[in-house]
Parts: sequence; structure tokens; C-alpha cells
Amino acid sequence: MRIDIFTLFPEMFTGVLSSSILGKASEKELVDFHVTNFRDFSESKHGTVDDTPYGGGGGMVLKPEPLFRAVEALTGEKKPRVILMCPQGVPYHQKLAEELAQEEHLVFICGHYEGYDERIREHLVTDEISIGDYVLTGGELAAMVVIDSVVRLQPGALGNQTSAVEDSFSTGLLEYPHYTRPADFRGWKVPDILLSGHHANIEIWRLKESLRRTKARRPDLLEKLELTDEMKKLLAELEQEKK
Ligand SMILES: CN(C)c1ccccc1CNc1ccc(C(N)=O)cn1
Repeated sequence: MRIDIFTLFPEMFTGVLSSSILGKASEKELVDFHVTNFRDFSESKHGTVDDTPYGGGGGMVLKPEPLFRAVEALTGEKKPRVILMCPQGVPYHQKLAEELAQEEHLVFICGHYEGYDERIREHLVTDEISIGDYVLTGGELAAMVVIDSVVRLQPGALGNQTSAVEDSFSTGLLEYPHYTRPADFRGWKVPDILLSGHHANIEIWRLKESLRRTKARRPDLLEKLELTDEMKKLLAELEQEKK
């Protein structure tokens, strides 16, 4: 997978794309990162990429021409998905991460200022994504979030691939509690079931704890779930325990 990032602050990406899972994925050639300063594509000799808004009002708007030239310089045979990170975008979620992870080529546009000239949205961009209902100084951190969640899904990116499949949002439930050594830390003990070696019972315990936690913290996720008979049974047990 190739990932192109267009930003005015390429230095923001250096550490993130060379560290940890993303750095290893790049070394293993699971992903090919290209970070470009789209100011390099400005036609003006001063590298101007923004201008005052038509119709007046404060702030500056990103000009269309540098970004069109930057993205059009890319096009290989296939049209890549061009993703604009902005507060007005589609709320990002794990299913969209899984969809983007299937793509051969992703292009991210990270903007600043008051926003982008609308012709960028209408004629250059294929997807607008928001990572949440809050405003950032620029699209860079939002792009890093999406890139992180997409690259970790690339086969071979994570040590044991299972952790990508089982992790909470892909099952639709929140994660169960995790423990590691020591079994007794300051008198706080690991639940006996986890030391029992009964893998079937441990799996049930984990599902029940995921259900308990999801019911308590994210009832909205539980609403969306297609409950299996086993889940219904465990939820009934949880209800009983509360009485
Ligand atoms: C400068 N702003 C407000 C702006 C305005 C328009 C587009 C992009 C930006 C860049 N900022 C962003 C980007 C994304 C998100 C998000 N929630 O994904 C939040 N803020």
C-alpha cells in the first residue's frame, strides 16, 4: 500500500511514520509513505497556498491550484482515494478503517486556516473524514490517526495478527480486562479463572467481562450488536448479579 500525505508541515510526520508499528511496517515494505509539502506546488514564487475569502470575512482559505497540481502529479494508472481531514467529514470508525485498509493507494490532504476552497472538495477529494467532533489546528494529527488505524490492519503489521481481528471495535464489544505477571501485585490478585488453564471457561469469562464493560460504558454499542444466544445468557447472568 502506498500512502501520500500532503501537508505544510511535513516534519510533523517524521517521528510518527518512523516509530513503532508504522516504522516497522514501512521497513517491511507493507506500506510506502510519501510526505510532500504542497507549498512546493504553488505557482507563485513566494509559495503562496492561501488567500483571502471571496465574499469577505476573516481568515484565509487554501487555494485550489497547489493541491490540484500536487495530487495530479501523482496519478499513476488508477485513481487513488483522496482523503480530506476536516471537522465536516464522515465520523471515522473501525469499519471505515477496514475499508481503507483494502486500498492500494491512499492520499491524505491536511489543511490549516479556515478551510479549503470548495472546488477541492467538489473535484479533487473522494472522501472527507473527521476523527471526532472537535477542532484541531490542522488536519495532520487527524491524518496520523487514520493512517495508524489503517496500517496496523495490513497483514504482517502486528506481531500476532489475531490482536487486530479480536480487538474491541472489530468485535463490536469493548475489550475484556487484561492481566500479566505478577499474579499478586500489592495484594491485588489476578482473577483465579485466568490462572486455571481452562481455555473454554476463560473465553466465556472474557466475553462476559466484555459484555459487562460494554453495557456499563457504551450501551450504544450493545444496542447495535447482533446478540448470540451465549451473549444473551451472559447478559442475563449480569442482570442477576446486580440484584
Ligand atoms: C483549521 N480547521 C478548523 C480546519 C477547517 C477545515 C478543514 C480542516 C481544518 C483543520 N482542522 C481539523 C481537521 C480535522 C479535524 C477532525 N475532527 O478530524 C479537526 N480539525
